[in-house]
Amino acid sequence: MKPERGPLRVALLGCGVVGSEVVRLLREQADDLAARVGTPLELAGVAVRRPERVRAGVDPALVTTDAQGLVTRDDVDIVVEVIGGIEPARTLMLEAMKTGKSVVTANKALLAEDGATLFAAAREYGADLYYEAAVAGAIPLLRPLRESLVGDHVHRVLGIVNGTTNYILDQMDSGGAGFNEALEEAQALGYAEADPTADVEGFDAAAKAAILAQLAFHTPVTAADVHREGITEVSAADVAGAKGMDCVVKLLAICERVPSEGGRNGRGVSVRVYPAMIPRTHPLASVREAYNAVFVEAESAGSLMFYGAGAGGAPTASAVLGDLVAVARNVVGGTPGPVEVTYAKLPVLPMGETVTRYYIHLDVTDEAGVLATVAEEFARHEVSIQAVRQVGLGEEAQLVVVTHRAPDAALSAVVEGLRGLDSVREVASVMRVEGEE
Ligand SMILES: NC(=O)C1=CN([C@@H]2O[C@H](COP(=O)(O)OP(=O)(O)OC[C@H]3O[C@@H](n4cnc5c(N)ncnc54)[C@H](OP(=O)(O)O)[C@@H]3O)[C@@H](O)[C@H]2O)C=CC1
Ligand SMILES: N[C@@H](CC=O)C(=O)O
Repeated sequence: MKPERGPLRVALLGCGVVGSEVVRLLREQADDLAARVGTPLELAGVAVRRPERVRAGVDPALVTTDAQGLVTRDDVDIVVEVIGGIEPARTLMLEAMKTGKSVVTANKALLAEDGATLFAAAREYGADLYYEAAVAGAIPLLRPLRESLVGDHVHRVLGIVNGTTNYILDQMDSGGAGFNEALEEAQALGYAEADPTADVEGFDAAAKAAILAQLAFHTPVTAADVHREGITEVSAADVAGAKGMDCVVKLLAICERVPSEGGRNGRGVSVRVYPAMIPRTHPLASVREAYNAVFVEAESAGSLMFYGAGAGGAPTASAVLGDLVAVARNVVGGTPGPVEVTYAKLPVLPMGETVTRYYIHLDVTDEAGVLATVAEEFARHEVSIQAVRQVGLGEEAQLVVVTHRAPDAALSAVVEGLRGLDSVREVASVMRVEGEE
């Protein structure tokens, strides 16, 4: 008979929105977790910045500001990092792995910036590094990509991966709160990052897109490789324009293989984050509030959709606990899980080469020949127009143009050209359009 092992000791780094929910779940589900792991999970310490704060359900004797001391303690088996940011999180995780501990983290910013260093350490020290909570909150998405779909050939991952911006855009669309008010609500609900610029400027979604692309295509992708546009430039007029087209504006993360002639792996990958119009009939259009949804399109599996709570303390803690149990089982079994291998070295293609569609809203002079002048600008850059519509007359004259698919460089050259035309008073709105033509 195997000797019974003692409890597994868990060091928690950070006890904010996510960390406090991890503590609650560890306490409330202690017996079930022990049964699932085969031994109890016990909190060894909780590292924070402000130890004087009262934290519900946390034994004050466990609280410390010495995170470094905590992760290197001999009586710690697993480290859960929910501090966020690059440092000291990176050093702490590396120290933990160096001293034989496995790590669970929700830190997408760090994984997308310097995941390679962390994965190398995990390999070198035989430690687990699990991070399901880093992308799309509660939704099991990384494990399906890493394990269930590892035998398939993924073509595309596309979806809404930032709860805060979806919440704001949803409010703008439904005529509820304005941008700032909706952002404040998202912060109060625990969806936003410590610095919400990461959300509204698309950094958070770009980090998640990098992580998704790396897993889906087995190729190194960092946040710096991702074309990123946030939602701060999305105006009420853009949202109204989308409504006029029976569309809705969503911040999308898109990771796709770009096909090559005959090559199976493709010419490279395109990884991008930007606000785009999608038809209201598209499944992503019905993703409201801080929910996330991601489509994965794979050769044999076809199209899979993952949907659920993408942010917030409890949903994210659920994903952390899932990883914690998985890692704990590996510790009990004495074998670490698989570590990411990025064997394919596919280039990340520049945005200019990516094929997209544009919606362009122009204020124009209402006179004969305007349409022809505008159309000529599209033709000059070999961009084909799918639909054009005039709204308003005289001073109010406007043209709404939707293009067919074309390289992004050509589309943005068209916009530049339009800005220079005498008959175009203003380029009032430009937005990419996703979904079927
Ligand atoms: N909130 C969400 O919905 C989601 C968050 N995440 C990720 O989870 C992580 C944590 O996010 P969240 O809980 O929202 O963040 P919070 O800002 O709410 O919590 C951060 C915690 O880290 C502690 N901390 C900060 N700096 C240090 C330091 N130098 N040493 C020790 N402790 C420190 C803080 O201490 P103190 O309490 O004393 O200030 C706080 O307890 C981030 O990586 C985030 O991106 C992932 C998915 C969803
Ligand atoms: N700030 C993030 C939190 C989850 O990752 C978001 O809003 O999605």
